[in-house]
Amino acid sequence: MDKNAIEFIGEHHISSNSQTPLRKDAFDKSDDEKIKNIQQHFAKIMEELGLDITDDSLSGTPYRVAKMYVKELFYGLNPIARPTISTFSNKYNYKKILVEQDIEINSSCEHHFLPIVGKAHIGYIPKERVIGLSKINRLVDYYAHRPQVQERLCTQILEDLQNTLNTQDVIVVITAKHLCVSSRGIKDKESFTTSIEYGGVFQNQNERNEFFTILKCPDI
Ligand SMILES: Nc1nc2c(ncn2[C@@H]2O[C@H](COP(=O)(O)OP(=O)(O)OP(=O)(O)O)[C@@H](O)[C@H]2O)c(=O)[nH]1
Ligand SMILES: [Zn+2]
Repeated sequence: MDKNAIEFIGEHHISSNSQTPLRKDAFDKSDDEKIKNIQQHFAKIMEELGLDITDDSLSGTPYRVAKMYVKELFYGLNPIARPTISTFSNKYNYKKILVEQDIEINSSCEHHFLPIVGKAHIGYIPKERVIGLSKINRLVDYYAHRPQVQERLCTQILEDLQNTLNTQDVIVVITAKHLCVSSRGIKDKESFTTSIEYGGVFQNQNERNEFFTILKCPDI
């Protein structure tokens, strides 16, 4: 087993309570093996649905879906894919809130394997290190590309940033639409879901309000 994978199973960036439930043998197979196996399973699902997978439009679908799962939608299950987060010394002594907002969320609901689409807004107050801005977006993208529930996605992003930046003073808000709510089941196209996690100074209403004012969402 890959050494990064061992680290991931007890992932030090996030607490054990917040980790995505994984099998012990999650990383025993290569991506190519996973794609080959998922391709076979997905062909069976299509056949079970009554589709003729020898049709030239359908014949490539099992492979396409398998590759999409392993390399795209769920790439964030692979510990090697966690972005390298560059941080820099806070030499300018910036000690106020920094907000990265409207970060795109493209995730998948772990209950139905349907899309979760929305935005993440993140604020933090630097201590001795500041983070390269794009790395916040990359970290969100990484945790989003797993089968998820919105609450756990929020917590995973929060805890990783807290550990990486060595401060509890981080706040994460996610607003998202779940296609499992809008396109099937209850088929409610209007509702959306907001989750919020924070630590440190953001436990104070004043600091949270400053963050919400910057987001121009003072009513949250
Ligand atoms: N808390 C939480 N629930 C979610 C999330 N994504 C989907 N769900 C819910 O997970 C639940 C699964 O409930 P079940 O009753 O087992 O599944 P279901 O019969 O397909 O439910 P319906 O969607 O009501 O038809 C549904 O209520 C979903 O709306 C999420 O990110 N967080
Ligand atoms: Zn769902």
